[in-house]
Amino acid sequence: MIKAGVIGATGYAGAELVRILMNHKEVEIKWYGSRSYVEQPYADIYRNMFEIVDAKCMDDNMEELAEQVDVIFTATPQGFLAGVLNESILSKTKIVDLSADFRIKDVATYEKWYKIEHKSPQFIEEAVYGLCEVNRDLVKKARLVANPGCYTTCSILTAYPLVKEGLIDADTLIIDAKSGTSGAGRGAKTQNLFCEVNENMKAYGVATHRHTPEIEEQLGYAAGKQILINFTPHLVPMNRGILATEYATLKKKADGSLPTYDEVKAAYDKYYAKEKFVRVLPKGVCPETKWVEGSNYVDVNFVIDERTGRIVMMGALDNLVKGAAGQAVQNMNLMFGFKETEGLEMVPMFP
Ligand SMILES: NC(=O)C1=CN([C@@H]2O[C@H](COP(=O)(O)OP(=O)(O)OC[C@H]3O[C@@H](n4cnc5c(N)ncnc54)[C@H](OP(=O)(O)O)[C@@H]3O)[C@@H](O)[C@H]2O)C=CC1
Ligand SMILES: CC(=O)N[C@@H](CCC(=O)OP(=O)(O)O)C(=O)O
Repeated sequence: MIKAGVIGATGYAGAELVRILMNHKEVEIKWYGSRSYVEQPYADIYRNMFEIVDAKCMDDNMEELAEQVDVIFTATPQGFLAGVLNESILSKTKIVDLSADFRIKDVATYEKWYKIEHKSPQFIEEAVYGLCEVNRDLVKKARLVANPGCYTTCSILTAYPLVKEGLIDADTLIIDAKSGTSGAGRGAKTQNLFCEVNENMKAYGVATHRHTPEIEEQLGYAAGKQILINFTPHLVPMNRGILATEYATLKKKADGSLPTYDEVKAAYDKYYAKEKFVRVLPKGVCPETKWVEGSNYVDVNFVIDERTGRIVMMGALDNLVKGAAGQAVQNMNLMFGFKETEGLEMVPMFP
């Protein structure tokens, strides 16, 4: 049994972590970190935890926490972990960071897109990008894992096999993604009020969203070269869920023909057939957020458009599970040598 601390346990991603870890056989939560609710019973903030969690919220003192636990999850805003991390903390405990602080390898790129100064660039190189299906072996050895976010996990996993196998021209990739409102966190923001979101749909961060360079970097590694993509997120009136629809030009074969369905399917199967949490759907079935809700699954599929020579790839996941807390636990399982699926075998809920 290991001990875990969750900093940001009062946020949406942190609360989902608590919920998942409650059912993990190898983990005991020792610290429910908060900024605004210190000394208040955790179950007063999240009443689903009434008579389940007796603990009170604690502060966000990483130095003290590092002395007491084997792993710290930081489900905190961008800049928090980078602002407090030091070698002393990392020598005592492992960290899974749900923010973007250590996801992007180039500091200048991080600072440009996030518009904040990076306070701990010395740890960027060491941090492992925790996309388990791609970086599993590196995660196993890591002290610091940068847990990918919801849009990026969905966008990258949906296109990864085709980029890696060179079946598409990665520079033609256009990602159109939709997110439920929990993706924006629990903090009060006018644009996320019920009347602003309900019965509404809107694009935001068009051509400027901070996930663009993260997707470019990771798919660039798969392509073996730098790539440029378009990424447009949308806010939709749902609690949870991400749906990414991705378009790219298929590379023609030597005889001028397009790759066939079977050839593209074989590429997906090559990377995902043995992956528990990535489900390649049967031909003609489009991923839906409802069929993955509450679970750590990502559903993916594709359709070849013979007329335009493009392929339409689709992916769906639950932003709080595979897009955040579930993937964070999957990473922790790898880091500690637990069964990778421990605590994560939740069946998607419906309706
Ligand atoms: N929501 C999602 O779907 C996903 C979120 N993420 C990432 O996870 C992280 C948390 O997101 P989310 O849960 O949505 O956000 P929330 O706004 O819901 O929660 C933020 C949490 O961080 C705490 N916090 C806020 N400011 C500070 C601070 N200055 N110092 C210490 N703690 C602070 C809050 O404490 P308190 O409430 O007590 O003030 C709260 O517990 C972010 O980095 C986000 O990008 C990643 C993937 C998906
Ligand atoms: C709906 C919504 O507002 N979503 C957030 C993404 C939250 C998130 O997951 O951020 P990270 O992946 O970087 O951790 C946004 O667009 O900023």
